[in-house]
Amino acid sequence: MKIGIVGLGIVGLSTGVVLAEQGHKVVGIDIDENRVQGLNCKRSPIYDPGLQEMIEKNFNNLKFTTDYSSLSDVDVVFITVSTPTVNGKIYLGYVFDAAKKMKEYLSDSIVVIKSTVVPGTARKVKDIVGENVVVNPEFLKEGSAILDTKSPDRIVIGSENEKAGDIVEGLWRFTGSTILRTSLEEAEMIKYAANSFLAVKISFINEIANLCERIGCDVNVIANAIGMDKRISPYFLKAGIGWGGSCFPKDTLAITSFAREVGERLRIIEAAIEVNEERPKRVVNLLEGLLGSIKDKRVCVLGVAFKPDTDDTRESIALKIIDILKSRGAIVLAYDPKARTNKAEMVSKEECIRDSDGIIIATEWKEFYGIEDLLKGKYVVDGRRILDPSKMDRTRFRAIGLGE
Ligand SMILES: NC(=O)c1ccc[n+]([C@@H]2O[C@H](COP(=O)([O-])OP(=O)(O)OC[C@H]3O[C@@H](n4cnc5c(N)ncnc54)[C@H](O)[C@@H]3O)[C@@H](O)[C@H]2O)c1
Ligand SMILES: O=c1ccn([C@@H]2O[C@H](COP(=O)(O)OP(=O)(O)O[C@H]3O[C@H](CO)[C@@H](O)[C@H](O)[C@H]3O)[C@@H](O)[C@H]2O)c(=O)[nH]1
Repeated sequence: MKIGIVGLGIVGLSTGVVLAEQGHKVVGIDIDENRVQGLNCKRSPIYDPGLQEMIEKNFNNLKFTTDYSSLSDVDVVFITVSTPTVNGKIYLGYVFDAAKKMKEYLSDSIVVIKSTVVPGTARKVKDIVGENVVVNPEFLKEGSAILDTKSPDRIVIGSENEKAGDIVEGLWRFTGSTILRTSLEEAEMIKYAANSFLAVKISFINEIANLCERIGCDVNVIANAIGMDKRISPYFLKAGIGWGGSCFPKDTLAITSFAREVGERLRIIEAAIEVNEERPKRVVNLLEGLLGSIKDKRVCVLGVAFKPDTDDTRESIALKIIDILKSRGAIVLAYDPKARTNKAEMVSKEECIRDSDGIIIATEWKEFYGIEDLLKGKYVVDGRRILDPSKMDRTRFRAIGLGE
């Protein structure tokens, strides 16, 4: 089949390269000329494991352009543009813009909304492009985008036009994953319910971690035990500095404000957001508990990406920690194997540790495991619970959810 992808972020690229590997001819469109130029030189604009290799391997089936007229003979076009939250509400301008721009080139093509959109959006897209609209939300995680695209836990296809839904189902059958057919609104809602539930789960364990710090318990012991109950499951129960990234923060805000607009409050999700907003301050307070005032002290932040195996810093809690450290007068150094920020002086891992009084581990990159020896003599806050407390000087060490 001939496939169009509009919006070449991690979602568009992962969808594109995986379908190209299945033998489809894929044309990717973005409004960002630099991105398109780089991709035409086989350069991935994003770091995620295996993405660069997939672009190179399937290049014969891939074409990248800024020109919407390349969609004139596609069978299926995926909308994978950004859907940011602006002033607490979803901004759908990119989705509608893409729909309007593609409209004149589509013949009988199916338009698949893969971007995360609030319920009712597909119906508005239908008003622009016609009846053949399908909602196929994406559940990939950054850091394992290609693997997740090839083998998702489930696939959701929301459609009113059964034939269009069948064609999209056919595209994903190779994954062997369970395919669920739903209405347009249910497909839109499933995505928000999934992300919100995961965010709530993390905020829940983070609050338990707060209590553990007061009463001398280790939250990891608690999480391990409750996670053995199949009804709870061990996943997304890792206490830490809070949830960041390009999805949980914006999607929880989008769905809570959408709910208010239609006359409902999602109080549990609102509470999870509130708990999450307190996390970075708590982490800095732990460091001040060790160092006293951090004014004019040098602090090293290890990890600025919102999670390991990505160079993405969108809504990274590490950056919020850096802002708070600076607002309290600290001089901030940072190191990350892949991600960059101009909020702090980026230095090598060794310099970052050597030249600082206090250290905060903000991202659980593999290379930060087992560095206890390197941290000797420093004041350390482990925001990700990757260090072995028994190897640390307990007068100079604090960790999330680890009671003294
Ligand atoms: N990042 C994730 O892990 C993830 C996972 C699942 C779902 N999602 C959802 O998928 C969507 C895309 O996310 P992303 O992180 O890949 O986005 P992104 O912001 O990284 O990339 C989107 C791309 O779309 C381009 N774009 C914007 N308007 C355009 C237009 N009118 N025409 C063509 N290109 C346009 C931008 O230039 C950009 O390159 C969002 O709705 C997001 O919520 C993201
Ligand atoms: O036990 C955990 C798990 C995650 N996190 C944090 O939660 C955030 C999000 O992590 P993760 O979900 O692994 O990454 P994302 O790439 O943001 O993926 C989420 O957001 C995507 C975009 O919607 C969805 O497609 C995915 O299913 C959903 O997991 C990160 O800051 C993590 O550090 C924790 O603190 N504790």
